Amino acid sequence: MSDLDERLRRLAQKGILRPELRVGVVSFVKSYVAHINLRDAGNPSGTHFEGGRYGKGEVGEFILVEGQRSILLGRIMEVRLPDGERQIIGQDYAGSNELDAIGHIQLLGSISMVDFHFTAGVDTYPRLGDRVYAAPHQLIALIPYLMIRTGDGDTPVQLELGAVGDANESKVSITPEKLFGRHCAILGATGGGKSWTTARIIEECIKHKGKIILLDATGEYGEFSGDEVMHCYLGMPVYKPETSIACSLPPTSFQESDFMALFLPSGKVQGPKLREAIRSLRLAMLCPELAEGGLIFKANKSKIDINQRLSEEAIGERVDNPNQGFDVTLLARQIEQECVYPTEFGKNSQKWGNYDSSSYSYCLSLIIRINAVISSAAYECVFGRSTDKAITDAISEFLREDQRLLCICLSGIQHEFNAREIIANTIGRYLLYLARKGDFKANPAVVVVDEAHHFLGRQIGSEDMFSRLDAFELIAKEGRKFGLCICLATQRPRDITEGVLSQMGTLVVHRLTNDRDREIVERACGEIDLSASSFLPNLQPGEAAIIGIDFPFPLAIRINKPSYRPRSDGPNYQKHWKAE
Ligand SMILES: Nc1ncnc2c1ncn2[C@@H]1O[C@H](COP(=O)(O)OP(=O)(O)OP(=O)(O)O)[C@@H](O)[C@H]1O
Repeated sequence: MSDLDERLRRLAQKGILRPELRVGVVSFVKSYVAHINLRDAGNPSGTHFEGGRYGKGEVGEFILVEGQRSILLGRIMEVRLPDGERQIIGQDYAGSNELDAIGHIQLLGSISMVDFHFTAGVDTYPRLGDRVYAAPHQLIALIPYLMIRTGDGDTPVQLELGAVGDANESKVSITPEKLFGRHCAILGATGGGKSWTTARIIEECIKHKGKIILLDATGEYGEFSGDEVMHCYLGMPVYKPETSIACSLPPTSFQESDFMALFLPSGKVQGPKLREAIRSLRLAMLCPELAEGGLIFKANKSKIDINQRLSEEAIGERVDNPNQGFDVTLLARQIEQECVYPTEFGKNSQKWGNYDSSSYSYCLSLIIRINAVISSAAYECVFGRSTDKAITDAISEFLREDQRLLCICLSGIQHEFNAREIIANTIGRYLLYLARKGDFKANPAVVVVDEAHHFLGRQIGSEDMFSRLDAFELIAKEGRKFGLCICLATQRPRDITEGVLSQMGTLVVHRLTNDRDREIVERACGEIDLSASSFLPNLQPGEAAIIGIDFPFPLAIRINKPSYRPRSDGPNYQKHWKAE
């Protein structure tokens, strides 16, 4: 018998409607709300029962209504006195069990009286006078399991994330299908506990032999260690684990749109010249006999041989293929060669004309930028003459081997020229390519993107020429059917497009204080959870509400501390600023 079945058996033995937890009776019923006359709301405090605290009439508390055919689960959303009796509570009020308090409850789902199977929605409505009890924490903790339990003895893989209350028996476990099946977002204001939660989730996945690829934007997750963990880094991180492998990103992983985002051509001349130069360099690579030193010289040269090779299907198609590689280090010099008149004016249309100095002067700023980008420290791991392992090879090796966590540290990549965003997007696109190829079908993986607001929904460039960094959005849209799911962690949900957030089946929401962030979360969750968002500003660090299509109600839990703590602590002023 699994641990969960054993907990359920013990709970069934005691019963879930406990006389000690009675809170009142139903006095009003409407389609999805009911009112209860609360027995103990006037008492000065709640009670402790079997290791857990119960408010017995407090906002946020889960309750059970003993219905006719099943037991209904609800949540107290409001507690108040009828207007005429408000005055009873004065400055010297010391509590009274005579108080006629009314609790408004939102009905969330039904629990079968036979096997405790939980279904979202109400099967039969309560009647006036039905008795109402506080729901035992042990029961609330088991709700995700009660929704999927088949009763055939099979123990599903469950990730133990945290607990509902303090009692040992209120541990909450969630299947990977529910958590990642339709992607997952970990949200919360800074200091809310996102990094710790991410670490806890990763730890649980490793325990159950899941495959996780973590894009670590800030180098927080270096503490993960062991045989199942592979660390690698790009750039020059300040801190890196000893075993971490230096990697490079081959420029062949870049597509034409990446080069547009990198070099930001502007105006009406630079974009076409850049495209033409890229085509020429591809041709030079495919047909080296047409090139000199890797360059295609055009000024006053014949077009015949070049046009002939381009008319060959195999060459023409590859020259226009955005994934076709070329020698990017020659790009600035090739642009110079593109600055020619299109024909030998008035004479021969089969030859290019002379150098066009005005085009060249329009392209000068582009050429300067290309040289600056290619020689910049930020792109050292891409364009530098490095012998480091290609990150694409590291990913493929990780997928082949038995390792469970690939942590790719991006913190060493500088921010200039949007390097971090463009490089992360290229890695995302490579993962999507592997997914479309079917590499994750029998080996489902989750890509965890920390500080996701840097990488999603970004658009780089000017109005005439821009490039969207959309690899992770595409994974969110189509990765699921290929076995690749995404788990985002961000403190700025408002910076992630609504389209992407609405793709997230499960949200793990920590304290959210910003109104706009909360609105975004409300919109992404659907109507049933609107009322729940009012609880979000009050969550403590390490507490999170799990909201989503597979969860009938936002389950607020205290996330367990991970064994490998992220390096996310703020400065210790007390230690370092103490006067001598
Ligand atoms: N599950 C938890 N149990 C106990 N304490 C926690 C838990 N999660 C977070 N904390 C506390 O909250 C602090 C901040 O957590 P964390 O670094 O995960 O926040 P964050 O949301 O990632 O912040 P930031 O966005 O600034 O990186 C931790 O240092 C820890 O003290």
